[in-house]
Amino acid sequence: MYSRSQQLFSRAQQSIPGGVNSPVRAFKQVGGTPLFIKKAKGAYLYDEDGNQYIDYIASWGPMILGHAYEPIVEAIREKVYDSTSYGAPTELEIEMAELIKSMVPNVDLIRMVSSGTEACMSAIRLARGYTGRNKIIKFEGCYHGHADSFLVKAGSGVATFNIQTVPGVTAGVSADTLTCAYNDLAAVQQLVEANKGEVAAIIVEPVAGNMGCILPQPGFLEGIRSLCDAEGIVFIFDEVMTGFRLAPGGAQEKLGINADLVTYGKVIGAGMPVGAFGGKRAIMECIAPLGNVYQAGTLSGNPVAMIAGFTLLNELKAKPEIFAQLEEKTAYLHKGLDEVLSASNVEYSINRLGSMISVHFGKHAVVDFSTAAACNIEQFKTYFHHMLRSGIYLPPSAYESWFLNNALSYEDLDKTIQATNAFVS
Ligand SMILES: Cc1ncc(COP(=O)(O)O)c(C=O)c1O
Ligand SMILES: NCC(=O)CCC(=O)O
Repeated sequence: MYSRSQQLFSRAQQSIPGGVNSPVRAFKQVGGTPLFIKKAKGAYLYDEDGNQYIDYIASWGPMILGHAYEPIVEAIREKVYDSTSYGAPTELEIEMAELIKSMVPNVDLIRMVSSGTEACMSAIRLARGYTGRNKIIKFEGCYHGHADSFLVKAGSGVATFNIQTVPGVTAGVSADTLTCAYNDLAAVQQLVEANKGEVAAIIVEPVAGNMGCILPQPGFLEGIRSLCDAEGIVFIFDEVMTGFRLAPGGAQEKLGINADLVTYGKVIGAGMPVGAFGGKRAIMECIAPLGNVYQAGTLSGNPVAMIAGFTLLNELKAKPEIFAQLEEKTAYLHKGLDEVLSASNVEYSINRLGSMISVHFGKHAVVDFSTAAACNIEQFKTYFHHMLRSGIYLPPSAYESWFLNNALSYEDLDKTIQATNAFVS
């Protein structure tokens, strides 16, 4: 069933570290051979062995309308004939910035980059340059890309592989990253108090997706907002996953909280390598060439990537019913999974907001990294492989959110619920 993927994985390991270009693809927590994907269309992935899978990863978020969405494919096809890069400004970049601003009203200025990592890395440099302070606060189990400052108690692959300290990140850099538990407002307040006048930024995943899906408890983000206002700290929402997914205006709109800076990633390139950071004019004006906070990129605002993202965001703006449809589908899956799991003796809890969802194998509430880590990872592994054999592709780690796409049909969701039922019965 996986023989060609197995062959390709052996071959890949001869020339690519661990056979993969990003560690989370390696199936290291769940075991087995990563699937080598040949193509995808709509809600389905096809591997090199010809197996078809219902995809709940969606390229880790961006495939909101499904894979190879026709208008996006056409827009890219047309654009690419005009060259793949100029390294010079284009009208399309202005249109993209204007479109984002129209969907996220508190963004005054926005700068394009090429990944979520770059967006978050640039946002904290900017916050430091703006405030003249060095320290940042991030939350255990949150992942903001692989820039040095973020690889402290990070989620995603760092948590999956249980990497406590990342060799190569200097103690000096790590010392400026303060951490506390997600949803623990009192701990944030204490940390700020103990480092008064030294904290440049608090960066948060407004809905966490890198320790499984974890929701902000009521008052958590609101409390940080007030704290940042009182202490002159830049509040950064990392919306690399949530932006344009939870609502047209992302988590800011869905949760009704304004950040000072917001970062975006893969979603705004519809899966092409894009990221962006934006926000309040007074802060954004510190960026070069207006200010001296230097930040740059040869491929930033790349025309092919821009047209892909622009087409996706335009669709989302023009058809807000997509968000309701996605929400309904995810709620249907949530209800169905809940029914089959509650009828079994499996201990579980399901976290969901909008089209982000995950099943945690533990009956306690999962509200932060410790409670996520206290779940039954062995059971997740067995579940993952059972689902894979059933033609359902879940993230290969208990510390990743699932992402639904709007190409999923109710039959696909039923199949997912039935496969889960078969797992527990
Ligand atoms: C919330 C969040 N921030 C930042 C990143 C980093 O983005 P990239 O992998 O594009 O560098 C990711 C995931 O990749 C993410 O999930
Ligand atoms: N939660 C994991 C990601 O979103 C990124 C995937 C990767 O690092 O390859």
